[in-house]
Amino acid sequence: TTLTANIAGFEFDDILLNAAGVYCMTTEELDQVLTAPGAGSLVTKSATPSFRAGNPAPRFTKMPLGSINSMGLPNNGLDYYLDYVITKQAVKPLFLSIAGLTKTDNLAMLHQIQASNFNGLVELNLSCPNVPGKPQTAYDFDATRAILTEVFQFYTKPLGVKLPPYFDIVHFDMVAAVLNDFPLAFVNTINSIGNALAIDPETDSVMIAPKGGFGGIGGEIVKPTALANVRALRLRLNPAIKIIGTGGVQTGRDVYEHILCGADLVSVGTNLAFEGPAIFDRLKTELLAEMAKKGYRSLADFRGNLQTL
Ligand SMILES: O=C(O)c1[nH]c(=O)[nH]c(=O)c1I
Repeated sequence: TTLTANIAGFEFDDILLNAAGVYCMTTEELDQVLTAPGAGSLVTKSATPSFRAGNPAPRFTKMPLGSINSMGLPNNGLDYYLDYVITKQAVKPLFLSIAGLTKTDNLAMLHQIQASNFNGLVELNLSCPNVPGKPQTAYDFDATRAILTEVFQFYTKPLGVKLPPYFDIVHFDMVAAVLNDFPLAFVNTINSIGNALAIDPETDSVMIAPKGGFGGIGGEIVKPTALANVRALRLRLNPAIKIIGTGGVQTGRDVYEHILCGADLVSVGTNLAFEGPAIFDRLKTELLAEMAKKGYRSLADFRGNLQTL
């Protein structure tokens, strides 16, 4: 049984990786994902041009059926992560995530990456929900078209975008109409469901400090939305644009369902934060068992084969 995928000519021997933001702030964390059995790649914490402290703590916490976070884009700066992926890229194909606070910052980072020895894939994060005063770019279809137009005038290495969840069929149509106009290697969907609220029953208080307690949610609670976004985009996007499915993965059956909806790779956030990198081998074992039960020997046997009634 093979668990392979190909994005922009990069062959992945395993299809699981971390979701940006989880287990990827430091080189120590990144090394744990790099060497984890069952993990086929990794993505770095979304980078800004220089170090950011991010929002005040508590800024990530467990809640019933998942997690809530308002990290505020803390990161060690682009150079830190660019050096890491260049050093390690011979091991396996790697993803470098960037999330500039302005179009200028994103373009400057991409010029630097274009000129560097990085030979992997960039994930342009257009969906951070937690920077006060900054909207999620990918909820503005004109802004999304504008930045991709400028990016592809000079950036020639493989690039994809990290998308927020959409909740309206017409919005699936509109974002796909934008993305299909560009030579994207992939989209990663979904990012957390932004600006939710969780209440501590002991204290009648919000659970995280930033933004009056508002934060992005992930984990089991977001799986139906995640599967819908993977499926909707698979049905609408040019087949050359591959899909990384993210959201609500805690079992091999969840991985299987992302693939059934059309995912090529599957990333794990909340439950990786809770369980640690050992989750990758568990998910791989459970996925193989699910495939064996169905008589499938490769992901191509069932990828995108969700049945309708
Ligand atoms: O608060 C964050 O750092 C954060 N948190 C998220 O849930 N998604 C994101 O893309 C980001 I950049």
